[in-house]
Amino acid sequence: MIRIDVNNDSESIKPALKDAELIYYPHFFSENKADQYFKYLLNNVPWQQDDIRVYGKTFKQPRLTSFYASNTKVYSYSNISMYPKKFSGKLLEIKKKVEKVSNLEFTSCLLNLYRDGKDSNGWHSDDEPELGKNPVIASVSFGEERFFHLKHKFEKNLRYKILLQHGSLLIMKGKTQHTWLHQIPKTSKEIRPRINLTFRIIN
Ligand SMILES: O=C(O)CCC(=O)C(=O)O
Ligand SMILES: [Fe+2]
Repeated sequence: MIRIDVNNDSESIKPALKDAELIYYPHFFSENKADQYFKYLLNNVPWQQDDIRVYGKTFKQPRLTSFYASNTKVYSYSNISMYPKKFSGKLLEIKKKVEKVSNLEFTSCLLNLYRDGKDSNGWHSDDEPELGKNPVIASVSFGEERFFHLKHKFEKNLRYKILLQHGSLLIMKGKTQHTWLHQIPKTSKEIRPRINLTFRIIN
């Protein structure tokens, strides 16, 4: 008998990476739910494009973002301070499902909208002081698939990449943010938009 599971939310892959702990759930949301969430978030989130300062020069951030939280804690990175909006509706629904599988309560969510292949997210770690030691980051993807690259901070030959699929969840924990960098590179392919949600705990 052939059985096709479109919503096997517990199927997971744990890549064996030195000094990192990753768990990838390729079909965390069913195709149908993922389609609904993608459309909803694209049209209802107040997306903004911030300026970032790199080496004294100002650039437009190469993607749109938005920030939500259950507390009032501001999130600061790359000279940007983001003031939270309250979780509600479908975003709260997504948060609850992510919390159930990770056994954690997230306070905050940074949302990214990559409008096309020219939008990107440069090499960084999510290691801001307000995230604390060994932070857990739960990253949900909807829309176009994009490659997520990782490279070790100290052992330059250690690299890894995952194609983050529509409706997937990637959990990063343990020492990952202290020992690895990650990025979403640009692509020259003609592609549709992608939305990514990174749930975090900010106290
Ligand atoms: O878009 C992604 O998958 C990664 C987003 C990310 O690294 C971040 O927002 O810190
Ligand atoms: Fe990140």
